[in-house]
Amino acid sequence: MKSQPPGPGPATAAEEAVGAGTSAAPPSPLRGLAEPVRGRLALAVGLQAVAALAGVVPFIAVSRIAERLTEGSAAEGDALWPLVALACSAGFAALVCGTAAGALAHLADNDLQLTLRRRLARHIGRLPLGRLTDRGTGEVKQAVQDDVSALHTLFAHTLLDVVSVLTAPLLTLAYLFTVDWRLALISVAPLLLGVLLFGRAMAGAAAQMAEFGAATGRISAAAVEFASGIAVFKSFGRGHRAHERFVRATEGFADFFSGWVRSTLATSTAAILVVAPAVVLLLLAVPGAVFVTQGWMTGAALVPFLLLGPAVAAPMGVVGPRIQQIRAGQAAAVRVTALLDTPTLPEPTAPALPDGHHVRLRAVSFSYDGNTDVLSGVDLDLAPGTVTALVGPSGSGKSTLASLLPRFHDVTAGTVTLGGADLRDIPATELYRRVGFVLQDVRLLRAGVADNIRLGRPEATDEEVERCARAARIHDRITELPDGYATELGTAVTLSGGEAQRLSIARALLADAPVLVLDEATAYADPHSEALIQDALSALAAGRTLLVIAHRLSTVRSADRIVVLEDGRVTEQGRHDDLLAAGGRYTALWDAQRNADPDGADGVPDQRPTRAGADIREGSAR
Ligand SMILES: Nc1ncnc2c1ncn2[C@@H]1O[C@H](COP(=O)(O)OP(=O)(O)OP(=O)(O)O)[C@@H](O)[C@H]1O
Repeated sequence: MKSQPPGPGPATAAEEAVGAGTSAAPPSPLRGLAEPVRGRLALAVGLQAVAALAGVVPFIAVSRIAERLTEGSAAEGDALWPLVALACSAGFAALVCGTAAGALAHLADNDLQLTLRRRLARHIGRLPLGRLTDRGTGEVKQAVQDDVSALHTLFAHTLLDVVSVLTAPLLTLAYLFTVDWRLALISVAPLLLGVLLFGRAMAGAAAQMAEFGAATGRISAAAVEFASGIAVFKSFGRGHRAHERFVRATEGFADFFSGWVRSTLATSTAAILVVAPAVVLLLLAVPGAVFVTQGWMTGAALVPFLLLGPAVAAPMGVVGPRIQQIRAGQAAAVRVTALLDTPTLPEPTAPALPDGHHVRLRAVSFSYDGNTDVLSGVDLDLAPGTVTALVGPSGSGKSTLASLLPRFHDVTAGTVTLGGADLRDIPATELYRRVGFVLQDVRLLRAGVADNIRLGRPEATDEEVERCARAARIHDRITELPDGYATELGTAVTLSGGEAQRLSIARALLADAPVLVLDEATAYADPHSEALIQDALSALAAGRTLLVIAHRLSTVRSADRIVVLEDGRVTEQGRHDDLLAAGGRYTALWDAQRNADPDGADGVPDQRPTRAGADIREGSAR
């Protein structure tokens, strides 16, 4: 979840601030998510605390034995056996309790993961489609996989580790105080010094973190640009240009990070050094030797300090990675909770079924952010069996308007009705049986060709699947695949963009929704592919109510109605010839496209050797 350049070992202050700064999330989402397994986790924590304390007892027993052996007589040797027994039983208890705590935490975490993943899957399934298409699959994958794994690390491992590193030193210290309070105080010194130095190394981490975030952001942006632009740059013989910005961004990051590491190097190295076992031993051995030689304590009393002293400061050595894991867990909990809190598509309280397939938009406004309207006061009628084309400049709201029909989003004001029923009152399954969509960005499942086509109607027969594939002009290509209709997609076989589009058209044909939203593809690989797709679309359009997002005006010239959108408002609507005669915005758009592509905007069907450019309406009439 963070990127770090390889750095010198003691660069921990910077590294740990990175982990600590990944999120300043409050812990409450974490508690909320853990609620169902809280009891078991608490029991695991208790057992782990017992295990940690019991784990110290053998060391105490050994130091007591050492004391007695160095001080005692042979008769006292017999008194050693109870200590040996105590050491063995405490060690055994530590083992049993530790194992039980680990098993309990893992079982609780396993249930938590299952519950969380089920909740996420159920919730994501009920989210508005627009929420999923806007944010893409990355967010879902992160929540379901990465974030749930981060929570596993936290609940099944870190939690128990933290209990151990906090409880064991407490008992150790308490025991050392009973042996000699002066040397016990000295044994605390490395810990205090470590905390002080670590705190100094972390000073200013917030500002550095902000720069760290900005620098990694610049690398990510440059990496995306690099990946998507490399082919273009290379094709113009300027391959080196593509990575210039990326290299600059990574160099900038390396400079910043090494500067940060350099500025904290001395203090973070010192922090690590003062808590290192060898250093702690030295720090205790020297004053201890003085105490013994001065007769302030016995040599035997020094033994527990040499055995147990390094354990007092030990937590400092592992505090950084644990803080990182806790922060990562908190950040994951915040993301998972946010996803679970995203409002789902409200199911109607009083469901209504459409009577017919007339689509009406009345005074429709829509805003993505709740502030700026992307659509304002749109009135539109899609009569059954007609083709309506949405045209307009980029960003005018065409896709947004079209996305309201399959309820990717709900309107912010106004109504969209289908057969007289408000879309919000139609149960989702009923709506999707009536409103289909074919988008430019075709998503095929990692499944057989036939299963991909059957998606909208799983019970369809093989004959029906083949009939739709033929109509969508993809049957011939399917028969060429190694296993025909049974061929698994996405493994050995990948379809071209045009083929995938025709497959998605076959899918829509089989689903047979009477109302269809179609995002016309902006580019086809070649005239042959374009002609096939246009034929497939024509088959799809026949007899349906069609709303087409038209990127090329030539393809929708004979639509029943062309609607011109500008800044989210309908500024013109009518048939092609009428709109041209009116000499308004449509004429300007038409002229602009004709000038930009003289072959593509006017008379396309007649001028190409294939049916490339034949418009949907002509096709539907055939
Ligand atoms: N998911 C979204 N979140 C926020 N704003 C969005 C989102 N999708 C689109 N917009 C904004 O809404 C406005 C209309 O976008 P839309 O994609 O509907 O226009 P368009 O006419 O289809 O454009 P194009 O022809 O380029 O596809 C634009 O300003 C766009 O930036």
